[in-house]
Amino acid sequence: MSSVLERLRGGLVVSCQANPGSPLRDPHIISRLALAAQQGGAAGLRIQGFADVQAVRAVTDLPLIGLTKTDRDDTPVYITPTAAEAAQLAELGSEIVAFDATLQPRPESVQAIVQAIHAAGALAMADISTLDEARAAYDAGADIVGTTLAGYTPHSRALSTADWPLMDELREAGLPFIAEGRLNSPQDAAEAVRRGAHSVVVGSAITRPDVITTWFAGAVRDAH
Ligand SMILES: CC(=O)N[C@H](C=O)[C@@H](O)[C@H](O)[C@H](O)COP(=O)(O)O
Repeated sequence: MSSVLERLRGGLVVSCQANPGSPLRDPHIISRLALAAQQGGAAGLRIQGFADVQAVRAVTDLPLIGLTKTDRDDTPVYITPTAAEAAQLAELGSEIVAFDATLQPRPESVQAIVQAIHAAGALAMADISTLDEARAAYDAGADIVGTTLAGYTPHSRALSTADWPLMDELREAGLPFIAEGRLNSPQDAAEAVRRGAHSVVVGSAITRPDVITTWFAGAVRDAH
């Protein structure tokens, strides 16, 4: 396994993202969130968009997983849908580029995106939603898969928790994976490691105060 993946092994990757409309949607703010995550012990960072990758790259040497989110009319695939975006993320300093490797209608093949990432000197993290997609991504040359899109495709399990069964399937199949998606507590993150995750990505529970507030506000409301 590559040295960057070795650096992440057994560690926590913090996803620092703010959607359009969020008051945190500013590359400078994202870079401060990233530094706070670093101070707290993050082994790596997952960052969305060229401007945010640039801003975070300027302040830290931690390994970066870069991605874009691009809504297109012609495909449900939105995480780094093209080789050109993937290559640019690598050129801006992402050691790892994450992209959608789900089996859905897509503008460019998984293989083409993996090749572009490798040609730009980065590693390819295939965001998948099922075991079959993980197998296909490894066949296409991906360096690691992430459970990122489990629950976000029509054909994957719709769960309100992390997709523990998918993690079990990946472990039993001997396929290394990064656990990501709805890991909303330290206990969830630890459980992912126990289920065999190479490393663990947490986003909302650490860096989305708007989302976290809805959890608390709902609990307070329901307690009446
Ligand atoms: C499905 C999708 O678009 N996931 C995105 C991928 O980068 C992010 O919006 C998530 O925050 C990230 O995967 C971390 O997950 P969580 O925020 O649940 O810890």
